[in-house]
Amino acid sequence: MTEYLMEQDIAIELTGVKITRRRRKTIGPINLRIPQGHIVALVGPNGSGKSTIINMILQTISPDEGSITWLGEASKTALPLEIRQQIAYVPEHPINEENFMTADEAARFRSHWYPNWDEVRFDQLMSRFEVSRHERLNRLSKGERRKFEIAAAFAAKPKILLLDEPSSGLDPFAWKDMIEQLRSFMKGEDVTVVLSSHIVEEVKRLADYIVLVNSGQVLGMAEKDALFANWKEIWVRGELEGLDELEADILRRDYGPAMTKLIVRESEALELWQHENRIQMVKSRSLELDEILEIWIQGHTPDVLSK
Ligand SMILES: Nc1ncnc2c1ncn2[C@@H]1O[C@H](COP(=O)(O)OP(=O)(O)OP(=O)(O)O)[C@@H](O)[C@H]1O
Repeated sequence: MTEYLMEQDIAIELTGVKITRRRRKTIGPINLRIPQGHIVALVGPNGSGKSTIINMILQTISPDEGSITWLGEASKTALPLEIRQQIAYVPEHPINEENFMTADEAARFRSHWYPNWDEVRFDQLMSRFEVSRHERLNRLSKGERRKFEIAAAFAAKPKILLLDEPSSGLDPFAWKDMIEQLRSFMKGEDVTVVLSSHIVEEVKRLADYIVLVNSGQVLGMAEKDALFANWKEIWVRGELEGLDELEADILRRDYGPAMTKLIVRESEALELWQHENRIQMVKSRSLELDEILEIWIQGHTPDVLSK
């Protein structure tokens, strides 16, 4: 069942956004409506276009075609300053311009830029993450630099938070802490988070919506719980009469000597088939996110996309 998002609930909208470069992959045309106040995870293979989408939202890469609307404001040219000041960004690779600043100096610099800068929050997070504030940023370890970027992004109190592979370089403890911090940060603020990630567990724990990006295209966005409920794997015993009538809902079938394993789309027809043919279901399980994404990339579109 399609979920229709209301116009006023859209934080960022990309319409027909496309970028074409010689000898590089074409990204788009992309149509995507990112709902306000939620965490939206961009997932997909390497080089599929996740970072490019984030950079186009930030306008560090300008699309050749299409338009972007942020918090209801559209601009044909540059990102309006008052909107840019509402966006915080944790890049995949740290920005070199700040390399020779200490964390404190970089924070002071950013505090001039962001009108809602929260110094107390910055202090608390830097202490919690145990990152030196007096060391030059290029002398910090990869994980420490990441922690600084996350602390500074949260301290900016943005309306839109863009996180490009936020856990890259974090140890498992820091990763867990980052997830907790992001969750508690979301509670008090009206913030929309767009993150790209390859970490299945991170997407599972954090995302409200999942956007699948593949080969420069957005294949769709689905509410996470609805996506997980869309397909399942079942093991059945019996004659399997009438199975062919369910063809459209069966993604895979593996016949074994005693049982058949099916990957099926949840549907009333499936329940009816089981009931009418007295099919004995031996076990069933939800699919893991990586299995769902694999099926989706193969062309089996979930019927729970958001529009
Ligand atoms: N500024 C740019 N202009 C045009 N194409 C670009 C630009 N930057 C990257 N690309 C191309 O876009 C494609 C997608 O790259 P991108 O970094 O967005 O992928 P990704 O999904 O974030 O990958 P990964 O998961 O490996 O980080 C690549 O083929 C790359 O060459």
